[in-house]
Amino acid sequence: MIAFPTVASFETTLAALPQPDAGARDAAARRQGQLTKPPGSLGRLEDIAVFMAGWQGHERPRIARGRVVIFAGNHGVVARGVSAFPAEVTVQMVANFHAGGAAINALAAAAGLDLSVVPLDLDRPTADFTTAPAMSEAECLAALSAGAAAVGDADLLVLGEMGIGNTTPAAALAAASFGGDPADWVGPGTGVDAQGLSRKAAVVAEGLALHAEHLTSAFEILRRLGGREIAAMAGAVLAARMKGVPVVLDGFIGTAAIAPLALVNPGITAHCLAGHCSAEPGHIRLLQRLELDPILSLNMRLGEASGAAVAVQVIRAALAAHDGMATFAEAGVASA
Ligand SMILES: Cc1cc2ncn([C@H]3O[C@H](COP(=O)(O)O)[C@@H](O)[C@H]3O)c2cc1C
Ligand SMILES: O=C(O)c1cccnc1
Repeated sequence: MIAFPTVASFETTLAALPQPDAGARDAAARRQGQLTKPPGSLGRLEDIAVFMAGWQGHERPRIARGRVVIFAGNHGVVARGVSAFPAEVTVQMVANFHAGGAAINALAAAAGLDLSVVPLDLDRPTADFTTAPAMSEAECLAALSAGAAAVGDADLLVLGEMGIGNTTPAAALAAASFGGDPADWVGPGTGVDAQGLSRKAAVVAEGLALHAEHLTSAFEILRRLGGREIAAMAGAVLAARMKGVPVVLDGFIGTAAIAPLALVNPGITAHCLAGHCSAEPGHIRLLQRLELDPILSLNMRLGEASGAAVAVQVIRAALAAHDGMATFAEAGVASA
């Protein structure tokens, strides 16, 4: 099982990322060229099928064990009035996920995905990052390892989060990784008003100022400004890469989780698909910085892996065409 017992183990893993199976990828690309359609006519669906082939290591990739994992964490910075909702909603939503009543329950079922929920010390919020590092080294490593452990035997991993207040640490991670004005990275999240929005920008600026000297490594950025569910998503993305499991990222928070990793090794996004572009204004900016092209843009702004789960239906369509279509030779259709 992949785990991150030390900071060095995290950094070594991030520095030497495995690459896709070029043989399977090239075979899938050749197959696309032989199917009964003008070359390229299935557009992005063709790219998605070839991407999946490379990472799964099969000319005809499939989704037999697609899994949504939702990591949940609580944030000390909520005390600064950065969310429209109270912190207790995090644990209440975890109960709702278990009971089957959340949006992701319905959307995961519609996409044929299993769902698991990993609550991370919900009764111990991270420290308010405007006064101290959000997590100790040990706490951040434990969260990274919890993320890695959740990958299991999935053949497609869909990452989600639940954590009231977490659009604020996500904005801080984006600003620490890519620079720019905090005001460009914060957004309404669950629906804060204009005052709340300027409070969020000020809180992010305070956090960046407090930790400025230490924001020099992916681990320190995650540890000081992130949160447990955010570090867990980063650990899951890394572990999925080690196992050759393709990942579907969800919204602003899930994308922000890998921003510090991309700063150190931009190749981290190679096994990731951006499921959608959320309505949170910083998300499009993050996707552009990471050179990720979202599959969908549906004006969703929920999190929980909801947009990523909808995108899995497009990925399934891509694989169905790739696997099910006849070649020109099989169908007796004249090729160009
Ligand atoms: C009922 C409810 C369900 C949610 N599911 C995801 N989020 C989303 O909203 C939170 C982030 O927004 P902010 O930073 O403004 O708190 C995260 O929990 C995210 O997953 C939810 C929020 C609520 C209220
Ligand atoms: O983009 C997201 O995932 C998002 C946006 C707002 C609130 N929660 C999540």
